[in-house]
Amino acid sequence: MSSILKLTSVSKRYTSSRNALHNVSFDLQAGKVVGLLGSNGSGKSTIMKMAAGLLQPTSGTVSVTGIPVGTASKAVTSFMPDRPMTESWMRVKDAVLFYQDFFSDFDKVKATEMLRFMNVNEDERVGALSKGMSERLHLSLALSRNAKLYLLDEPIGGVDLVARDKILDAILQYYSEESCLVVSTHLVSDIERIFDEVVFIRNGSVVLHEEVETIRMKYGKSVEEKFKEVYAES
Ligand SMILES: Nc1ncnc2c1ncn2[C@@H]1O[C@H](COP(=O)(O)OP(=O)(O)OP(=O)(O)O)[C@@H](O)[C@H]1O
Repeated sequence: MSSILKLTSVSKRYTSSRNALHNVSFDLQAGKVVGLLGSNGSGKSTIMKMAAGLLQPTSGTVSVTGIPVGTASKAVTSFMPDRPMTESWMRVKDAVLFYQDFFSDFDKVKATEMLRFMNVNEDERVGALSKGMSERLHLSLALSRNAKLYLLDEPIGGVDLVARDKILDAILQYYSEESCLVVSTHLVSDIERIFDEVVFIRNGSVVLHEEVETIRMKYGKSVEEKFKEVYAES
């Protein structure tokens, strides 16, 4: 198996005196869909932004496909941030062309297919999309790159319950086994079925990193049950 995202003794301190991350280490492999789970403020977005090269660790190292995060790693990392990088005046089809111009690994055919699957109309204005539809668009754009590392930060917070299943199906269908897909969320029960492994973050530290199958076999629990148990301890 090849390492895709590796954090070694990573700490992050913003301006305040408290560390947002303390000594975080984990190694995520190709072929895995990984849940980065934690309550509000636990440090999930900080990890995602560091992996995407948008934030520097205060100490420790972050590498993607074995290379330190930088220009080369950004070329193989597809990040779906909580704030979109499209403009509200664009139509959906303009947003697709924008991504195609911006990213050399963008697959327009895949994007068109995925938007159709997601019921997103290509003639709609981006600014007129509901929160859930906007998430479907940005997820489709992020997954249509042929990247090694996909980082989806809270991808389905605005999507209604029925649509969630459809979107999770799309993630599984369009995800490639040569890559690693990291999804940060606190909606554990809704998303856990797509995870191969999970990393629990609490107060900036990793408190559990296990295969989902191991959690089921070793503890006899679902990810949500284990999550509630771990977080009840704090
Ligand atoms: N730009 C910033 N400046 C100062 N502190 C920050 C900044 N961004 C995050 N923090 C702090 O770092 C800690 C971790 O925040 P982070 O956004 O990574 O958590 P999160 O797990 O993604 O939370 P949520 O689920 O609410 O999005 C929090 O205490 C937060 O207040």
